[in-house]
Amino acid sequence: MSVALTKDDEGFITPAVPAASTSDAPEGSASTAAVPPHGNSELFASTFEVSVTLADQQVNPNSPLYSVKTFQELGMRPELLKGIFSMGFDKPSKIQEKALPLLLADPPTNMIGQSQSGTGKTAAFVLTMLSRVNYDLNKPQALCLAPSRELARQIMSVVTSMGKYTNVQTEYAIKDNLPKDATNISAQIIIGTPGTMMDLIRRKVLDVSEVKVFVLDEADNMLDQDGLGDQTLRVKNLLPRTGIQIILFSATFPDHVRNFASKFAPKANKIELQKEELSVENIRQFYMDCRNEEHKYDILVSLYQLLTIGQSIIFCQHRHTADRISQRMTAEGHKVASLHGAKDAGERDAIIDRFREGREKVLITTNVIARGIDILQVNMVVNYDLPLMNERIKGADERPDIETYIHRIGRTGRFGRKGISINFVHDKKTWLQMEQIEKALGRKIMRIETNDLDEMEEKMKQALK
Ligand SMILES: Nc1ncnc2c1ncn2[C@@H]1O[C@H](COP(=O)(O)OP(=O)(O)OP(=O)(O)O)[C@@H](O)[C@H]1O
Repeated sequence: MSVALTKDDEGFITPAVPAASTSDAPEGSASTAAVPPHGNSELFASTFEVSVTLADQQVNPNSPLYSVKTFQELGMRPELLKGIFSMGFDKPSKIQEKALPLLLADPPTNMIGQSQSGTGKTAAFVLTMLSRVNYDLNKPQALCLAPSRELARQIMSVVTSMGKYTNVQTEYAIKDNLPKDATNISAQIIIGTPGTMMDLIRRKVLDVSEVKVFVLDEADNMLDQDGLGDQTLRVKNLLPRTGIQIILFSATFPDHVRNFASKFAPKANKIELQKEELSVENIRQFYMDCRNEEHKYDILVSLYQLLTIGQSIIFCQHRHTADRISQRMTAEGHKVASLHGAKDAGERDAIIDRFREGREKVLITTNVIARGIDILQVNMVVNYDLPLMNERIKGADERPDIETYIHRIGRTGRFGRKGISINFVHDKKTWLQMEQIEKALGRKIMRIETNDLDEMEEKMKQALK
């Protein structure tokens, strides 16, 4: 990808071509390669979206985006093919090429599918749901669970874009979305989070007698006994015992979940990654040595210009850290937003929508959106705090949480684009935690000087080239 960057008066790098205004962005103006279904951000027209990368990557047999087949050969219905092409997808990615024929074969077989972040897993399961439902039957037939409302909403936007030439009807099972007195869902595809899905089924608002596809996105997270595992299992136990194709997808399947996944989706076809394939090459990983907690804040502020070249996501351990940083930066005149689970549903939706549209360029958040969120213009992720096991598992120690790290940095570098991640370390403990991440992933995390803005800028420029 050639990212045109120039220096501004203060020596910071900025995109060479000013981004078009939001309202002016012509439909599909961005990357001809992958027009996201969600909104037309000003940045889609910026120099960051260069389709050459995609074309190059899709002919490189070592890339997870490579495929020998075409969508036509994968046996899709014509109206779905039309939907796929209208989204700018020319060729399937590796996971789509491998998974779709198995997912669409009859009789339906369960699937446990793994592929790196940003390589197109969503399309694989969305196309399966859209292929399997009977549009003449006004009853729920495919359920899809995701770990956050933000991800459920994003998956829905893919369903509506891909299914726009079908008569599909969809409904959410997320908090505060349905009217309280809703009595009967007749939509065919339901997407939501496990607690609300369970509630709707129990209250018989959602009749599951005709359900034939059950999808878990971010499946390792959805099945983890220390996380959403209980609720997900309860939803499954409310479904008919037989005749349901169970589809599990994630970029990570740690060993302790793998066994459970095989029981949850018995006799599944499996597509697995080797440990050394887990993170994608196009995300360049850096770290910065900060003197202490306060210095982390100062460094973040000094990075602001770089963070706003494209868009950035800053991950913190605690909600209150996210709020505090965002309040301080805002008070100092920077434009940032914060998003976490303590905010109410409407507020969360508004914040992520504004970020998607490029109205805010810096989003300060917690693990709530570490997984799945697909915003192509995000070219930088900062781990203000490294992810630790004890945030996810009660009583666990302070080992780094490798899976969450992989998902967090995977918010950049989507579908072959270049991205940068920066870890802040500020003492021996955090340095050792980062070293463990480096070892686990088998990839070098490069140091960037905190006091040399020129070097920082140069390294980042190189990484985004
Ligand atoms: N065949 C394709 N051609 C072009 N773009 C594609 C294709 N398939 C998917 N994309 C785009 O690639 C991006 C990443 O896809 P997706 O969100 O499905 O990744 P993922 O594998 O689910 O990632 P994660 O593990 O982070 O959830 C999306 O913007 C999507 O529109």
